[in-house]
Order: sequence, then C-alpha cells, then structure tokens
Amino acid sequence: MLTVEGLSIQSDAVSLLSPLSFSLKQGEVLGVIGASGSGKSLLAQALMGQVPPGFKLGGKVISQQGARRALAAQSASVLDPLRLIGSQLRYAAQRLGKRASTRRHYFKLGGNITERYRHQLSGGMAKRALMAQACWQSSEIMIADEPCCGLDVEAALAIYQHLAMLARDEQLGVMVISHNLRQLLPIADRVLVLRDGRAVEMTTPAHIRAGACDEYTHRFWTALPEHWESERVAVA
Ligand SMILES: Nc1ncnc2c1ncn2[C@@H]1O[C@H](COP(=O)(O)OP(=O)(O)OP(=O)(O)O)[C@@H](O)[C@H]1O
Repeated sequence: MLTVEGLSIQSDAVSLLSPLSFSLKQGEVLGVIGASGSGKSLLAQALMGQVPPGFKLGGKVISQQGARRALAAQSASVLDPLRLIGSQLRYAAQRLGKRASTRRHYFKLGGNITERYRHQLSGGMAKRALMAQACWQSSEIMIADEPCCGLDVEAALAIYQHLAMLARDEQLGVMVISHNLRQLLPIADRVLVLRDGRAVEMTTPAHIRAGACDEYTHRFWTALPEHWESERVAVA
C-alpha cells in the first residue's frame, strides 16, 4: 500500500532521519516506537510530505495506485481555529464520498465536540477530533501520531480498538506512533523501532514479548511497570 525507499530528513547539515526503507501493507497495523526526539513525528510528517520549512527531504514515498494518506497529528494546532469542529469533519467526510458512511462508527466524539472551536476543546477532546478527522480523510492509509496522549484508559482502549478495526475490517494500512508499548503491542502486526533518527529494527510483538529483539527494543519492554524489578520500585 505504501513503499518507503531511503526516506531521509536533514536540517542544515544535521541528519534528523537517516535513510529509512520499509513498507506498509494493506490491512496491517504498523507500530512505531522510539524515545522522545527519535524522529517519529518527523517520519509521520515526511510520509505526508509536510516537513517543516527549510528541512531537506530525501528518498521516495510511493503510494500504491494513488492510495490517499491521512495523518492524525500529535498536536491540535493542525485543526482550523476559525471553524467549528463539526464543519471540519463534514468537509473531510465529503471528500471521502460514498465510503464515508462506513466510518460513522469509528472514533465517536461524544458530548458536543462538533459544536466547539479548537480552543474550546480539552486535550483529550482535541485528540478525538484529530482521530475522527483523519479517519474521514482517507480510505487507504491512516497515520496516527500518539493517538492517546491526554485520554483516559477507557477512551484510549476504544481508539486502539478502532485503529485495529480500520486495518482489519476496512483494510486500511494503519501506522501508529506510540510511546505506550502495552497499548500498541496487542494491535500491531509489526513494529518499527527508531533511535536518534535511525531504524534500529523492524520486529513483531511476538519477538518483543519473547525478548528476541534488539537490546534497545527490549529496554522498552522491560520498562513497562509490570516488569519493574522490586528493587527498582523500591528506589522509585
Ligand atoms: N520544526 C523543527 N525544527 C527543528 N528541529 C526539529 C523540528 N521538529 C523536530 N525537530 C527535531 O527533530 C528530532 C526528532 O523530532 P520528532 O518530533 O520527530 O521526535 P519524536 O520521536 O516524535 O519525539 P516525541 O516522542 O517527543 O514526540 C528532534 O531532535 C527534534 O528536536
């Protein structure tokens, strides 16, 4: 569905993303993990062709048969501050055309989010609006950058379940960027691990759970609270 060949980002002489190649398949959830600043959001922006001004983008991003990509960005700043959320969602749905009707069940907004402006949303409400908007924007590829920060566990679970359903039932290629391995692993088919703008490995949840992965990846797994050793807890 999406083929990435030697994708790289430079700012001045600094390499922020070293040449990276991978594919996103139809019906798959590809998780992306990495420490803060490892280049996850830049990768998402590069896949959308939207890197910050002055950044140099290298390599190729090829969509199969013109598959459209939508990004649920990390920050609500991408929402239009002057239009009601409902109006922005309706616009996205119109562009999706006939296929929009099957998306009604995903990322329910609740409350009166659609009747509010961006500045009237809480962090969690904004997140839900961003997810719903991206879901209406593309029928082929959806990229979700930290879809659940600011959400309570129940809302986060619903979002992850909907991302999995979009891949499984609607056959989208779904890429999910997350710090939260515990939420990501149950829905991911494969996991791309980034460190300092470089790919450490492309692995699977089964390999991560079994410890059959790079030592850097394994550290994310052992950092989950359920794996804390008693002495580490005692120090904390
Ligand atoms: N607009 C920008 N101008 C300059 N540097 C930037 C810009 N955006 C990102 N960077 C730099 O690129 C690197 C990767 O940033 P990125 O936002 O992709 O990290 P991330 O992995 O998404 O982090 P986090 O998990 O904290 O969101 C960082 O060193 C960051 O400082």
